[in-house]
Amino acid sequence: CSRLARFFTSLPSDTSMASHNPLSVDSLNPKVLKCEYAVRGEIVSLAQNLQQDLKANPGSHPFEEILYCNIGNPHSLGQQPITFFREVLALCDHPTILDKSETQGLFSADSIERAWQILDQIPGSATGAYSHSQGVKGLRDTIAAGIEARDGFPADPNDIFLTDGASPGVHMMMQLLIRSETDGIFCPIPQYPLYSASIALHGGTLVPYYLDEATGWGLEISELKKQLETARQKGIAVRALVVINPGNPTGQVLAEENQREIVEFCKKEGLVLLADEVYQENVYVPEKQFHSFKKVARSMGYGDKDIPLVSFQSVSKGYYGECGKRGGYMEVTGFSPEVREQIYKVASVNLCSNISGQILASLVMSPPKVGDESYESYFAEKDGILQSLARRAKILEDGLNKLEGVTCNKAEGAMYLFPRIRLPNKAIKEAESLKKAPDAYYAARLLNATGIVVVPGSGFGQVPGTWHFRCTILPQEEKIPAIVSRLTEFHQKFMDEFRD
Ligand SMILES: Cc1ncc(COP(=O)(O)O)c(CN[C@@H]2CONC2=O)c1O
Repeated sequence: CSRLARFFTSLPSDTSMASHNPLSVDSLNPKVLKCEYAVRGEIVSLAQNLQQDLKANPGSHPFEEILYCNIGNPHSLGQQPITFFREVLALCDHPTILDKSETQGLFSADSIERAWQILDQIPGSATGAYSHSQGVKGLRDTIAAGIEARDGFPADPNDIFLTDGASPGVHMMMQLLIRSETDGIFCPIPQYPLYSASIALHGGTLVPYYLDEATGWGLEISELKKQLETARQKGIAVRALVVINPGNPTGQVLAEENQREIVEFCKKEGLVLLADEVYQENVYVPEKQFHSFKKVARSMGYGDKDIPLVSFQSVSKGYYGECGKRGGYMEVTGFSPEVREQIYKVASVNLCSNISGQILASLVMSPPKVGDESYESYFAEKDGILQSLARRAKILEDGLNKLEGVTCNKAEGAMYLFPRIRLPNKAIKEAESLKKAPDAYYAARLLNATGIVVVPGSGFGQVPGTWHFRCTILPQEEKIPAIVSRLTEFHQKFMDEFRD
């Protein structure tokens, strides 16, 4: 490889090289150049450099390790998978194990039974084969039954599209809905930047509706009406409304009454309701419960033909946190057969989602029930994870609220805290002199001082003139106190340096 390296270094490194290589950045699709995704942005790249530096030069920084609090990636931070789910996946992926006598001693009886059930649903019992473009029918039957059990309203397996995580489902819907930049998609601000990125990639316009931090990130219908009017006056055709419940990065769980108002608003204004419900199992406060928008719409008397609604679910969150398995689905209801056909066509271009993700999505929507052999251990794992997440959220929230100039709404759900930081003018001016957003400057200083990686609020959108950052609640529980103390010490010094 040294000869190869010499070859590349010997090449002319000036414009003559460019003449042989037409692909310069500014010749790329401008929609790609416009797209941003802060969850894995500049701060994370800096963190990765520091991590390499620490490895090469131990002791070179005032911390021993990088603590990635930028991404909702539970298993990368030590969370264990759910045993029953993994047993079933293992057996489905290597069915010959099922024929061995020793298997009975290694796997629970109900995971063996579930694996046989699933393999019988997969054509040829082959997890290595393409499936139907919406996903294995039998798995969609199971998911539909799980949705019905959750909501108390019917679900049709043919409305379900299994996807490689929720992200591809969101991209698919943006691809279908956005015709040009005069097409707008209503998004909450702050929002999870998959939405702003996908809208940019598909050449549409993000129409903001600001969540109200003062009321715990409440969603006011008056704000929706105002923003819709403003967009329409600019000639924007608003096509859909995105709602993320529980919220990312804001962590609020919508009140059912608020959800009814949103359904009513979409019905009245003819908007497709895109309900991102990937955190539906992540609710930490007793006073809130998750209600799917499907359930809310049906309970208002809106049937299948009354309101176009797409509900997204994922195996990446909840208590399962199986981000890398890339599983999830979108439940597509309320579209005409002709439109439904177009959605299927787009899904069929990718042939199908991965089968392990499909199996896992069916398990998430139909976990062990009371009386099943695995139920006790399954429930203990699930409850242990969710209780710990709730404790971590509270400890971090309390720690953040003790910091000078910081206020932080509680994480009612999801996996994040999104504190507001009131930065001194001197710090804001320093950031501007470095051509950085003030919260990005703060996040970079925090990283360099403590090794803690957070995402600047500017990566999610925020009321102009306010600054935030997003921190996950995912580091293992025993590490949370150290994170709070490191953060506190840094913040104190930062404020001492810049206090007006
Ligand atoms: C609200 C929301 N929707 C969809 C997704 C996409 O998930 P999958 O494609 O994995 O199903 C995420 C992932 N959460 C990102 C990833 O980690 N941190 C985040 O904010 C999310 O937070």
